[in-house]
Amino acid sequence: MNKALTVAILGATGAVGTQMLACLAEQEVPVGELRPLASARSVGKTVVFQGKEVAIQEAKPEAFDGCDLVLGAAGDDIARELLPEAVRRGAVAVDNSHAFRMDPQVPLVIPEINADDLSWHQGIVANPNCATIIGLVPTWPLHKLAGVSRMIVSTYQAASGAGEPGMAALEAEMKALVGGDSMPAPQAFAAQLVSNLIPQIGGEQYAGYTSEEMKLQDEGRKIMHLPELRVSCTCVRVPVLRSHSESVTLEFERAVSLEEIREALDQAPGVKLVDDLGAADAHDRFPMPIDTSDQDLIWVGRVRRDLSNPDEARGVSFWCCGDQIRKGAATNAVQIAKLLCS
Ligand SMILES: NC(=O)C1=CN([C@@H]2O[C@H](COP(=O)(O)OP(=O)(O)OC[C@H]3O[C@@H](n4cnc5c(N)ncnc54)[C@H](OP(=O)(O)O)[C@@H]3O)[C@@H](O)[C@H]2O)C=CC1
Ligand SMILES: N[C@@H](CC(=O)OP(=O)(O)O)C(=O)O
Repeated sequence: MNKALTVAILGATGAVGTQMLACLAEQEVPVGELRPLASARSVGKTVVFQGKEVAIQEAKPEAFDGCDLVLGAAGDDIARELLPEAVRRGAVAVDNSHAFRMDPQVPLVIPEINADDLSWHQGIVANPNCATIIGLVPTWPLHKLAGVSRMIVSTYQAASGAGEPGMAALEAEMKALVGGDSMPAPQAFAAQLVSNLIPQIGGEQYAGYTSEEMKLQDEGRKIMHLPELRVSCTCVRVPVLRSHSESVTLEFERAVSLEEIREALDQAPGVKLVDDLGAADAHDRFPMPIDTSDQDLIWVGRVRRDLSNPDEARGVSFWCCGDQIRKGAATNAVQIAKLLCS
């Protein structure tokens, strides 16, 4: 990638958009001109990119004139309204919202799994749901090893999964708790999050499952090209500021040893195997969100047999953690952008 690109970030002031600024620099995308776009509320503010302040512009169709690449980091409605306008003006768009993910004309891509799907894009590529990316990056090498037929997953999702408002809500509640002040009324979440867990992310979508829970099935089937994959997922919001965690149980088509599983995880791109339950210095010997925040790998540990599987050799359980603003959103999107623009 040699040509200097004109790059717009739609939603440049939010949790994902701000991270994209850092990821563009870290992944050495040759940005000639950066256009940070946000709502009219943000006009007059600036973002800092490569040490320089850049003025935020209002997101409207003309803002995409002359753009090569648009990184979408706003909500579904804004993405639906504006990204087709960007593509009409000649840009390619990588979008983080849910708007286009299940559109059969739009590839849904985790580069470690299905980069080949980029070959059929028509201007827009979708970035998957954050919990889906974090669960699938370590599942994919095990699928290649023994064929995954069933996934049972529980997620432990950080407050910042709900963007800047989610992070601000948890910080305000932590401050009130420590200061002995009255709790602010819940705004970003259905209930107080500090000292609590909330087993509801998204609205009810299907048979008692929430929309967030169904994403792992629907998006996972599309990304891994496994239309029959059986998935049951429970998503829980936890009082952690950043980095999602997941408990994953897989059932395989073929028997496979724990050694082979560990070897496959150890070699897998995007994965760091951190698995020593008995270590004297337990810290960092199993993945924890405090250690996986602000870095790009999915850490995997607690690898063990699924004792509930009647054929033990066809089952495994593991625990994984990853930064959902980075690999679950901005890092993955910039990786896709680099492949598209190379
Ligand atoms: N947070 C996360 O962990 C993840 C988020 N995502 C997805 O990424 C997207 C962004 O999420 P996140 O960063 O968390 O959200 P935030 O709430 O932190 O940021 C939202 C962004 O959208 C902008 N925006 C709001 N209204 C408009 C508008 N009318 N026109 C243009 N821009 C507007 C905001 O600008 P302003 O400041 O001006 O209001 C802000 O830049 C969402 O689709 C989300 O589902 C995906 C994976 C993980
Ligand atoms: N909903 C996720 C983050 C997210 O924005 O996902 P999606 O892009 O699929 O709406 C969370 O709250 O942790």
